[in-house]
Amino acid sequence: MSQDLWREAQNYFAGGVNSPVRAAVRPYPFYVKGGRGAYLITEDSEELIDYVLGYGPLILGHAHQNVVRRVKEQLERGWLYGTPSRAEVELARKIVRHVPSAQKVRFVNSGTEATMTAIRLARGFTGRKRILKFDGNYHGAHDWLLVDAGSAASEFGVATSKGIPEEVSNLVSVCSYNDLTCPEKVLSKEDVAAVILEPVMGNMGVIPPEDGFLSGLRELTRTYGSVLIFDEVITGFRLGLSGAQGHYRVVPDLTTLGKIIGGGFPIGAVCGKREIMDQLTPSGKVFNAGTFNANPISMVGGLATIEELEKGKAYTTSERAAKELSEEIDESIRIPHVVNRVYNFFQFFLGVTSVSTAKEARESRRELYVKIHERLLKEKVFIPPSQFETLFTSEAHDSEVVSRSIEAFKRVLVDIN
Ligand SMILES: Cc1ncc(COP(=O)(O)O)c(C=O)c1O
Ligand SMILES: N[C@H](C=O)CCC(=O)O
Repeated sequence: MSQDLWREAQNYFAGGVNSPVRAAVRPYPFYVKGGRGAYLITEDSEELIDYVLGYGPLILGHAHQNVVRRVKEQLERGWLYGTPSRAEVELARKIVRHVPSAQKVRFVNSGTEATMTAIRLARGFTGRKRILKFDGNYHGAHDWLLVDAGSAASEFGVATSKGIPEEVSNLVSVCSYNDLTCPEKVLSKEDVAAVILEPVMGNMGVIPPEDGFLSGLRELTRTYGSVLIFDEVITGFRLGLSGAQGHYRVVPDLTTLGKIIGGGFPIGAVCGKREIMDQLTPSGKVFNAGTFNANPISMVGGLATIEELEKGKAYTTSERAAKELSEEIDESIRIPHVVNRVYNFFQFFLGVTSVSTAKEARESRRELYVKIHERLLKEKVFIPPSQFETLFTSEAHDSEVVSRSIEAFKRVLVDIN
């Protein structure tokens, strides 16, 4: 039973978990023994409709049969060679074909490693130290970017983490999202190696870029000689095959990917302009290495997933699901609120009527969001436990799943005030 496992977990893990957001599920996290399509099956044998989807990677839903088959076939042939394998070339070919900025690729094992490597590359390429990021953007758990970070860092009140030397965090300038005045000021005054951002914010709830924001940053970084990095760990292959850069038609110098490109197996990637990527070892002097880089299981899981995505159905179904559900939520909430949706992911904010910055997201009535999360769990619907995460949909969120979810939301939202 979940409760027993949770009690025992306190003995082994800080706060009982291995990634903090999981501890935000109240009264205690449910433990999962399986997943199928749009559903999670808990240790207490409950079936929950899942709008978390592993925090984004599972755009085909749980245990998609083609991904299972391909990964099983790979397992039979072994899963770690310490040499290159065909699958890494095939997955890189897909990324280069679909992602406008990708001329070369380096596979790593998480989004965290991807952004860490991208920052090192930008510094190595430009010979500069300073980084500009945006309040509430989350780029993983490494030292360079844990300043005013979103996601669990904001949820647990450590947007700027302890344990990071001031000498490191002082090299980071932070601007408010959707504002071009601050980046212009910083870039004109300082030598900035890289401007990094989520082209759609997905770690303070969902916050879309306003018209002209991404293209404005593209122009500014060109003018001042800084590397523009789009962190597409969430948006890559979610906003269509070409990600946010294809959707908004703004091409950065470097892109970080993760989540979907591994089909739910651990992965990260940096890709981008040839002359920057070639700075990486062994062709250049910017070091990166990894025992598990381009491991065959993640490569094959990613390949099978992208092949499914190329058929188009996952995008049509997931977008329809997100649209229908978010519109019903919008109609059912009776107090001031706003629903921010981009394509197939969204979040709702209560007590505020517009959210275009992290500050506005923080001003929303988070206690009400938590209440809704808890009540939905009783209705067998799992949405993120934190206001600062995102509801994702998948190919498995068909009209029956969406109708059941809408009914559950209506029952819960009727007396939220
Ligand atoms: C935009 C973004 N960048 C980077 C990361 C870090 O990825 P990972 O958790 O795979 O290290 C995440 C999520 O965690 C993310 O949402
Ligand atoms: N918001 C994070 C990634 O996108 C959630 C994943 C985690 O912190 O465990």
